[in-house]
Amino acid sequence: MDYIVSAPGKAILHGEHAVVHGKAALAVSLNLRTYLRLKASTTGKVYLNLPNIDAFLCWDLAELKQLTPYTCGKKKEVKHLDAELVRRLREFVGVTNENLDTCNMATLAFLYIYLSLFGSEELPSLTVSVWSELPTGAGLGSSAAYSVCLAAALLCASGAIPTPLWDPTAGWCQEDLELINSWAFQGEMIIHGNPSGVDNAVGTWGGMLRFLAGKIIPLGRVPLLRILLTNTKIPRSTKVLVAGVKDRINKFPSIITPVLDSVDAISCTCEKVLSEMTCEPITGEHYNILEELIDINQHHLNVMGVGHPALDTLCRVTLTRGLHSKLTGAGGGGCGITLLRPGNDETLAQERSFGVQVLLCHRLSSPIS
Ligand SMILES: Nc1ncnc2c1ncn2[C@@H]1O[C@H](COP(=O)(O)OP(=O)(O)OP(=O)(O)O)[C@@H](O)[C@H]1O
Ligand SMILES: C[C@@](O)(CCO)CC(=O)[O-]
Ligand SMILES: [Mg+2]
Repeated sequence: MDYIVSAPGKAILHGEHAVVHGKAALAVSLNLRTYLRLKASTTGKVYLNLPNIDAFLCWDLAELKQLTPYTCGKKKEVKHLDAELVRRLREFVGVTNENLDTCNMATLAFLYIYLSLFGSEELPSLTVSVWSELPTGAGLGSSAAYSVCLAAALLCASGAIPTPLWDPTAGWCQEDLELINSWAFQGEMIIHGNPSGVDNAVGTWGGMLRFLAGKIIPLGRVPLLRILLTNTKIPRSTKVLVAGVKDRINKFPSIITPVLDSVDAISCTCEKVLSEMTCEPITGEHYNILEELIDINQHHLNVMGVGHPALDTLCRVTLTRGLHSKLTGAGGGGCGITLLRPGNDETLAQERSFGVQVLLCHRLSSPIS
């Protein structure tokens, strides 16, 4: 057994944070991917190599076996975390509530899925290596792409879904993808605390989609949009930011709830404009509306408390060129998106004050493979 799986990152156009509270989000997959190689061995050990975060871990099967009595080797779709297994793993890895260490979170997610899927059987010796083109913790769904790869590779290893090598052209059926998505959601719950599921849905299915209250609606027809991605390189944690928004809602429910409703309306209006752009000639007015929606949403995200001075700078600098930007993903730093108009000079993207990469939304990257 030796195979590679990969999953794309994502950019959220509208709806981050509001989607955690049951509102709509629009998200698109990126042509930046995370890759996982899984190799079976006979070493009596499990190796986890995570070069992006400089973590190289190894456990004896005997010590991992001691963590399993409460697990039952479920290979079906799952909705909730096994609290007892999480407690044991946190103790084993040495994680406290305040400890949001990158390596600990990645380790917990791996061990949780591995032990849940193999807990009732002989634990297999494996070497799992994960590497990514995505920046870690920058709003582009690195945790979801990581979780989707773990879920797909370990479900294959457990025999719950077919191994891609058996028929590389076939891909997985809808039922297999739903299983992968549900286990990736478990990984996200460990890394994020309270994820909506939008990021792992994009990592699993790819393309552009609307996500609403756990429902995934693929958007088949979308216009060509050029989006500039800028990484502020300000580190932040999605878990902390999501918890901060919840605190603010609890503190000022009558003030923040209408903001979430407004973000929901922004996602719906944006989807309507995008759909109009596919069936009528694209005009400057379409772009005017998309830009205004970006500005309004960025203000809302600041009101939710997930802005950052570096993101303000991005908005200000791009506006001097007549371009409109907002944060993407959890905010608090990380990446911003800037909508480019068809006439914008390509060299804009090369300027130091601007971003790192131009992406074409309609060149949708493929799903988990
Ligand atoms: N390539 C990777 N190798 C190991 N761990 C990773 C990798 N990519 C992501 N992770 C895990 O995901 C965590 C980052 O997740 P986080 O949700 O905070 O950011 P993100 O997913 O990049 O952004 P967002 O959730 O806003 O889209 C890291 O701390 C690490 O635990
Ligand atoms: C901030 C958030 O809305 C998006 C993170 O990419 C969190 C989530 O939906 O799980
Ligand atoms: Mg994440």
